[in-house]
Amino acid sequence: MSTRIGFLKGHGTENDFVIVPDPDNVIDLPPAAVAALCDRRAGIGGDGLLHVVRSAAHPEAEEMAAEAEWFMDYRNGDGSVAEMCGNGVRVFARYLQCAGYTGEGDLAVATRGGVKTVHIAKDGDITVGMGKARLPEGEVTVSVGERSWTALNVNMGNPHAVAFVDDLAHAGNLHSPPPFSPAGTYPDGVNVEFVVDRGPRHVALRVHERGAGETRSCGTGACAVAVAAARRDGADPAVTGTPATYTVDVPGGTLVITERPDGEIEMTGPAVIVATGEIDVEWLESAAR
Ligand SMILES: N[C@@H](CCC[C@H](N)C(=O)O)C(=O)O
Repeated sequence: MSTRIGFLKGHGTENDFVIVPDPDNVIDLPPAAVAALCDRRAGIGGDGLLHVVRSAAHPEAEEMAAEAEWFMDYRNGDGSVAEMCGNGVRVFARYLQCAGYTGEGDLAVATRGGVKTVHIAKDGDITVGMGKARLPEGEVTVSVGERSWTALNVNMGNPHAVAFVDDLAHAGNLHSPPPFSPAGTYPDGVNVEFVVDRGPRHVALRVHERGAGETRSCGTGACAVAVAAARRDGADPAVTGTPATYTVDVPGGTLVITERPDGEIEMTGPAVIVATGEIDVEWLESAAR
């Protein structure tokens, strides 16, 4: 009988994750193992992986341990590391609730993008304090086929480029990352959101995620889009003194984003655990070779 590692599968607006609980940080998860687990045909399948570790047990999080007991060690589906995942942190909290580590109410979660406060509501939705957006300067142009658009840089802990388009179909098949000019603008990669208007303070997006390809949702991306839309609409809360709330439709559901005059952003949406199972360690070791 080979050794087994417990896992769960979950999603937030269909941005889906393999969840690997590992409180003491004893499971070795090199990039190739993460990519094998996230493989949709030969593995479990997921846009990313949530490695659930006690902050005190992880060298990247031990400094946050006094504030947040748990660290979301987030990996993209290709095995790369990312600073933050907005849908992932809600699913991470849902796992902690299902496992009995936390109940309804507030919870602090350590991430590479800092400590985030998560609120698990009675009605089932989960709200995350996403912190403030940064808007790095510089004009960039993103192209798909013969069309091109100016994109706004928005950093939500991780990098995003937001382009407003007339039709989401103009984003094409998004099988590969769309090119930017100037070339080499994002040496570490970028998440790209294509956005259309659906109504007052209501937009819809498609996204190409760094390290995952086109996904059904991106939480940090939805926040970046709400920030970009508020600037475009003359509704920047720092200028108007009034919070701006945007409904952001993603292919896998809907997220609600509010930015306050102090710049703090909150995102609310669902988080669901759909399955539990066991990973065969022998398979994982050979798949990761
Ligand atoms: N899906 C996530 C973002 C995950 C990280 C991203 N692909 C990156 O590399 O920055 C979200 O919900 O925010």
